[in-house]
Amino acid sequence: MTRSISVAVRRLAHAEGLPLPAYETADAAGMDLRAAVEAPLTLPPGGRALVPTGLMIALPPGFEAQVRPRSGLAAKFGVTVLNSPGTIDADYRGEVKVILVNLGAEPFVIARGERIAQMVVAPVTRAELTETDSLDATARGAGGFGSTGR
Ligand SMILES: O=c1ccn([C@H]2C[C@H](O)[C@@H](COP(=O)(O)OP(=O)(O)OP(=O)(O)O)O2)c(=O)[nH]1
Ligand SMILES: [Mg+2]
Repeated sequence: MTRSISVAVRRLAHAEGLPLPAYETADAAGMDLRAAVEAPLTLPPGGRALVPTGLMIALPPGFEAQVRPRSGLAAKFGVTVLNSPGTIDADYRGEVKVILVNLGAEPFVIARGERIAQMVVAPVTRAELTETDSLDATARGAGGFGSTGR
């Protein structure tokens, strides 16, 4: 059973006329975010842009939102979220923006209202750090970065 929480959303003038983010299928984890650009925006190969969504949200404390790439844009065009997953903090009240990068070979044109990324709301666990001189031993130990083979 999927949990549901209520999240207040405020629309800025440049998002007028655009659909709100929505889950595209019955059990989708992410709601697609749309580009609130006034005019088409071209990302040259290797280029990046801070793309506005025209939306501000108020997540309840104890939750975050992750801005993740859409796999179709990544697979077909090499367009992805540069800081993936972007983190929207529960106390952030600014505009949600998407840092898109074009890792493909062709220019990528972002149209107004195009679905450019997806936002996943997730619970947050905060850690209380306890400083110590020794950590418990494990089979892995300090092995990492390919220590188990390719
Ligand atoms: O993809 C993103 C990532 C972040 N943000 C907003 C919401 C987030 O709460 C705030 C700060 O993000 P983050 O902590 O990742 O950035 P920072 O560089 O550490 O900035 P700050 O010093 O403001 O925390 O920016 C976005 O709109 N989109
Ligand atoms: Mg920060």
